[in-house]
Amino acid sequence: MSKRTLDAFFKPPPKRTKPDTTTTTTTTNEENTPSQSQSPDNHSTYPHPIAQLPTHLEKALSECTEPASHREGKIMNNQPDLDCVYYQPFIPRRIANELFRVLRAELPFYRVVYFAKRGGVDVQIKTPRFTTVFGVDEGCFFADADTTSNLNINSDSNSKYKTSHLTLRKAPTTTTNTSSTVPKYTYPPRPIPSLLQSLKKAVEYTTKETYNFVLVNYYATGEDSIAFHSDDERFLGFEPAIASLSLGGEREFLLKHKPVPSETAATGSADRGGASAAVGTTIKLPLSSGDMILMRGRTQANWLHSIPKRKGRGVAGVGGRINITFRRAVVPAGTENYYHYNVGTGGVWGWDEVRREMVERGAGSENRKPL
Ligand SMILES: O=C(O)CCC(=O)C(=O)O
Ligand SMILES: [Fe+2]
Repeated sequence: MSKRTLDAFFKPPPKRTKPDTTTTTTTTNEENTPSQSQSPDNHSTYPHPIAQLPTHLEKALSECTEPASHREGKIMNNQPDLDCVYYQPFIPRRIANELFRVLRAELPFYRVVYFAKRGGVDVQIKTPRFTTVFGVDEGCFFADADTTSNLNINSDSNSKYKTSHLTLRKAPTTTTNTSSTVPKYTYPPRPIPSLLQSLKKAVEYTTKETYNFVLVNYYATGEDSIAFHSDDERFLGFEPAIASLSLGGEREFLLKHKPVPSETAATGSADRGGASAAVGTTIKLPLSSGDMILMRGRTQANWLHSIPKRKGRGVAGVGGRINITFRRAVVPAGTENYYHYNVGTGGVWGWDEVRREMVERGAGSENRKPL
């Protein structure tokens, strides 16, 4: 797999004579049998082709959308403003570990550096983990370039169409703005590759939500982390639901209530007074491969979460941890934000199976053109 991936960086992709509109999810091939439906996705916004999911993983994930294998998560709402569902696991561990290895080998990752104002001064921030993102806000959708004229569907949730032929279209709008022009995005949005489509469907089925963004973090070692933050971004709308899946090595996930303004706490208001009691409580969840946590309702507005650095053994033994969050952005500001902070303008990184580490493989945005 690594050879194909490395070659794919430097060679043009194989030419396909005819658009292939066969489904990639309902195949009856033997496990890992190479087939036409397993040719990689090669969209112009990808820095390199992204392989399809091996057939047996595709099958395992599609089984997650069958009522018989429906999983009930544990509801966590025993603290003020907390509303989470913890699926332990959501995907069977063996499948989750295989998925981890495939995603680590196939996805393009970035080590984003950006500037932020701290105390009125521009400070350079180096994101302490690898990131990548796919998707577009609900103002647009990706449609098959050859067959869209009479289609009006959001192909984001329909993996029937090969991603390589997808073009960005303005979503039909119910407002007075009937313009069919796609907004001018600083970073061209990337369609969610087939590799992640059946996973997205499984998560949507279980959480009863729909998502248009897939954000991926790769914590290569125990030094990689994410600081306490909340994802209550305005572009996600009111009380967003965010599903967060863990693959690979176990890492501790911390949740703590945001500080409550002291005067509200002092008046002892029934609502905020309860919240002040939660301040200081830190919830620790040992997230293992295949576990998923759905954060919803008032959680993002009131709680912070983090993956702290892990000292000592770290996660080197299992080659790191992948986290995938599924989100729904409602306006272009969400698209701008997610690509700025998860792709940026730096080089592309990928997993080197021989060296067994991440290596920088190519230039970033300025060369982000079709191969
Ligand atoms: O890695 C995790 O579990 C959390 C990731 C996260 O909070 C985020 O990407 O916003
Ligand atoms: Fe987060």
